[in-house]
Amino acid sequence: MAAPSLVSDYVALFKPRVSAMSVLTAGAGLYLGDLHSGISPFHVSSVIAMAGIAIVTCGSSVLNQALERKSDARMKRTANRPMVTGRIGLVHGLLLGFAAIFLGSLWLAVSTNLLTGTLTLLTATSYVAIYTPLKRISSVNTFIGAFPGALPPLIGWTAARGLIEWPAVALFAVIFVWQFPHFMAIGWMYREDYRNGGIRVAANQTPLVWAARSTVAQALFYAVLMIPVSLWTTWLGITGIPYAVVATVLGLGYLWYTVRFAAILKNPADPASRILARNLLKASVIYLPLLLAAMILNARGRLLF
Ligand code: HEM
Ligand SMILES: CC(C)=CCC/C(C)=C/CC/C(C)=C/COP(=O)(O)OP(=O)(O)O
Repeated sequence: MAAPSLVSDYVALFKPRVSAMSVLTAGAGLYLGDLHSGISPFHVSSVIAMAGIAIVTCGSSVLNQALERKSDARMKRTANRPMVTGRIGLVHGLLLGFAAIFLGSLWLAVSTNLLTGTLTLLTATSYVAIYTPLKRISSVNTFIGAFPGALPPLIGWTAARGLIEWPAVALFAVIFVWQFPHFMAIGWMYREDYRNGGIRVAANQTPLVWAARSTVAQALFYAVLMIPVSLWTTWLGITGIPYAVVATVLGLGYLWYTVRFAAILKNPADPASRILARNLLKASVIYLPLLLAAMILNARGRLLF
């Protein structure tokens, strides 16, 4: 039937898991920002801002897939995407993506504030126009992609407060740092796929030993950094001591999975190394919502319903 398949194709174009997690991080920024202002986060303006951020995030994913349909076709993980198979045409995708980014940013600029609309547009632009083409040029793309990846919580904060402040920078830093063990695991799992697609990642450099060392070094460096960075919000007075305790325990857990992942160095060619990477990926997507939940549950500020 045409209707359900169009719906499922749209869902695939929006990269629902990544987008949902990004919008969740924006929600955390909004919530903490509102509490910092001493107002209730449960307000219609929060819903308006979240909707705008979600629309632009989904639009960015569509344009990313429009630009990558040739490389996506060469990778098993992405070969069935709607713009690769032709179920969604290029013009259709481009119109959908541009419309979502433009209208979502405009919506935010008008109904939230100009800063939030502008930052969201810049985030989408850097993801689509800088990160996406860079994937075929240099493995530095991961570092560059971490900027749009980490901006949603800062955008959530500006939606609530109207300006960039240190807690917003701390939230940005949390997501920025979190992404490296997350992606080093993914890069390792799909390193052959990425090679076939012509995408440069630390894990598909040559020789393989060097690729493994570079991947593990980055994952470990950022997993260690994750612990102090996650405590920054407490140091700024946005979250309390119970949060700091939980964040430390969660951070040690994330580091534990990263250390286990480092065992790929023993025999990088062993197909079993993928399991260690898969476990680290799972740890990353469990760690982050738990950390954000702890922040929200132990946020400092007046909660007025
Ligand atoms: C440099 C930055 C990032 C890169 C290159 C990246 C890449 C990827 C890729 C390729 C996948 C698909 C893995 C698979 O299909 O098995 C994925 C999954 C995912 N990513 Fe990321 N990501 C990045 C940042 C982020 C950010 C900022 C978030 C949200 C805060 C996020 C959330 C997720 C989630 C929730 C999944 C789904 C995991 C699952 O299916 O178990 N990622 N990421
Ligand atoms: C507010 C706003 C516009 C936020 C944008 C947030 C966003 C979409 C972040 C994505 C982070 C990122 C670099 C993901 C990797 O995608 P990829 O393209 O490398 O993944 P793929 O290999 O599955 O295509």
